[in-house]
Amino acid sequence: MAEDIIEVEHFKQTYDGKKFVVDDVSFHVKRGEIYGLLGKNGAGKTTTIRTLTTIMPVHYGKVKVLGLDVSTHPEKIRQRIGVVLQSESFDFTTVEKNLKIYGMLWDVPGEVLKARIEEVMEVFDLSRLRKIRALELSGGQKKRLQVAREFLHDMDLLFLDEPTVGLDPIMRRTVLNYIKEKAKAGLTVLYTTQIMEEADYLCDRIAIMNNGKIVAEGTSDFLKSKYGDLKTIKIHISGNVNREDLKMMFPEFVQIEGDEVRLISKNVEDVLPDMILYFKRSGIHIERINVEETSLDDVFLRVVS
Ligand SMILES: Nc1ncnc2c1ncn2[C@@H]1O[C@H](COP(=O)(O)OP(=O)(O)OP(=O)(O)O)[C@@H](O)[C@H]1O
Repeated sequence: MAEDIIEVEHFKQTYDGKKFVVDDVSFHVKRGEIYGLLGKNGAGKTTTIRTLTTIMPVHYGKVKVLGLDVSTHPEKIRQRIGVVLQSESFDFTTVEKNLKIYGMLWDVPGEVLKARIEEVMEVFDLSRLRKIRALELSGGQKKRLQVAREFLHDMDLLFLDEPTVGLDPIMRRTVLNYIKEKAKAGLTVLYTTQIMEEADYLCDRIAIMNNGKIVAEGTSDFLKSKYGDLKTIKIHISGNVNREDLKMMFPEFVQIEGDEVRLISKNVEDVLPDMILYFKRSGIHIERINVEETSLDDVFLRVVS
C-alpha cells in the first residue's frame, strides 16, 4: 500500500487563541494522490495549507508531512515540498531571470535548470514573455510564472492554493494536465480550488470543508453517488421572490442566482408541484424548469449550505 505523505489527525488551528478556524480535522493523503481541499471563502483551507507547509505552528492534534512531524522537522519538510500560495512575489527582473533565480535558490544544477526552464516556459506559454519584466505581466501571466517556477525543483509534495485563478480555459486545462502527469510520476499534490469541475477533473479524492470542519470526503464519484439520489431543480422565474419565505417553506431550497431558483431534492415529484403552486400564488411567472443529475457543484452546495 502506498505510504501516507500527509497525515492529519484531530488538527485544530487558531489565529487569536480563542476561535478555531480549523476545528478537529483529520485526513490522510497517499503518495501520488491529488487531494482536493474545497470550501467556501474562509472555510479554513489556506490555514490548513499554511500549517502543513510549516508556516504556522501546530498546537492541537497531529500533523505529519512526508512522515515528519511539522513541529519538530520544519526545515527537512521545506526542502522536499513545493508551495504555490495565493499571493505571489517576484524579483524586479525578467521572466527568464526570475525562473533562473528561483531555480538557483533551490540549488538546481546548471544544466538541469536550463532544461527545466525551457520545459516550463514551453508548457506555461512563457517563452514569448521571457524578456518581459515579471512585474509588468498581466494577472494570469504572473500566475503562470508563479506555478511554472515551482516545477523547477525536485519535490515529493506540492501544495497548490487556487493556482488557476485568472488563467484562461486553455491554459487552465494545460496546467491541470501537467499536474496530472507529474502525479502519475509520483508527485503528491494538495490542491485547493473554487472551481468544482476542476476538482472533478483533477482530484483523486476531495474533502469539502465548512466552518473549519471536513463535512464530506471521498472520490468525486463517491460524493456524487452518496448524494446521487438527489436531483437538482432549476426554476427560471420572472418576478421578485422572497428568499426567506422560500427557505422556510422548502428545506430543499439551496440558492437564488439571478433569475434562477435552485433546489436539491430526492423527491422531485413531490417538491415540484408544491413549488409551482407557491410561485403561482405569489404572482411569480415561471419561464422554464430544468431537472438535472447531481454534479460536484450540487454536492458542494448541498453540504455547505
Ligand atoms: N492572518 C489571519 N489572522 C486572523 N484570522 C485569519 C487570518 N487568516 C485567515 N483568518 C481567518 O481564518 C478563517 C479561515 O481562513 P482561510 O484563509 O484558511 O480560509 P480559506 O478556506 O482558505 O478561504 P479562501 O477560499 O477565501 O481562501 C477565516 O475566518 C479568516 O478570516
